[in-house]
Amino acid sequence: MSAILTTTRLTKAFDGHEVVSNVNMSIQQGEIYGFLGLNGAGKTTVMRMMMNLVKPTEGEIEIFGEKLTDHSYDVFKRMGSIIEYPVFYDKLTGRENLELHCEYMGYHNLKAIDEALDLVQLKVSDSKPVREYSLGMKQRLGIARAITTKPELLLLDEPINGLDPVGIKELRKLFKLLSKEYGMTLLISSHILGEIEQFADTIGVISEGRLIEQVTMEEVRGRSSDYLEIVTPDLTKAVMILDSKLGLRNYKIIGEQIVRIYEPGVAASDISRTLLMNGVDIDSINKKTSSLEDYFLESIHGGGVSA
Ligand SMILES: Nc1ncnc2c1ncn2[C@@H]1O[C@H](COP(=O)(O)OP(=O)(O)OP(=O)(O)O)[C@@H](O)[C@H]1O
Repeated sequence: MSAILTTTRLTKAFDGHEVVSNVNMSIQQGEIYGFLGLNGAGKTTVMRMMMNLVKPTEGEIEIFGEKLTDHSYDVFKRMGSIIEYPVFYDKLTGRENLELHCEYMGYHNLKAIDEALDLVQLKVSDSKPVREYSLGMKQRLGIARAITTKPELLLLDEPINGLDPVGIKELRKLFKLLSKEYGMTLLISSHILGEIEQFADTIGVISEGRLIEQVTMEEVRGRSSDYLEIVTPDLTKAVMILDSKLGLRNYKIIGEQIVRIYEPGVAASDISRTLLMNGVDIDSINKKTSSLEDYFLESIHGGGVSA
């Protein structure tokens, strides 16, 4: 695989305040890149810079091997996007909206419009104006518009926002289809970790304008590990006992009542017995596997903070 999009030290400041700082991203051809960050982390600003809607204060963006400039028309022709909510002529039908878009793009291929509508499961012959569409239908029409011109790279900013579970499931299927069957590269932003992990090949985590992680899902899965989680009102004493009586060193304290033990081969029964014998109350002790959520929270908070 080779990189289709890279950013180098990408930075954006508004009124002297940096909202994107030194971002180095690398998106590989054919993958689904999940761009994860809390609200206000800087996702939209990065994606707007990639579409040349906002100028970087510093740094560079390279797409399809070309440095992005105001004159990168050929690059933009090969891209599709929905940045924030898609806007339509709401008195026109979905198909009429797509026809206008293609005309504007100089892309004369009516068959491609029908194909795109079909792909997102909107009826080609629907005479309903867009103003009567549900949010999910509008979102799908936005994607149809973004893919009619058969882009190689598709940027979707929070496409699952506000959708119901059925709508989310359909979009998830569509993302995979576009990537696996049509060979498109997708950059999809979201603040919902549980969603991103279901379709992304690589995840980039942005926090306060900084890309703090870029990792393949394969690596994340490889790093996941089993641990024992003890919830106790006597955390300080529990940790002292684990240390002195059981010689355990590989643990992490989470908040005020939780300690996680990562040592392999240590039995929960031995631990609870030792703690109880030494007068430590235990609310619960459970075997768990670290999830992407733990990983994400650790990336953002530098560890030690529970959700
Ligand atoms: N045009 C602008 N002028 C001033 N500040 C801006 C502008 N655009 C974005 N910001 C600020 O930049 C920060 C990042 O915003 P951005 O929209 O990129 O975040 P986000 O991760 O996409 O969050 P959300 O999902 O809430 O849109 C925010 O603090 C926002 O207020």
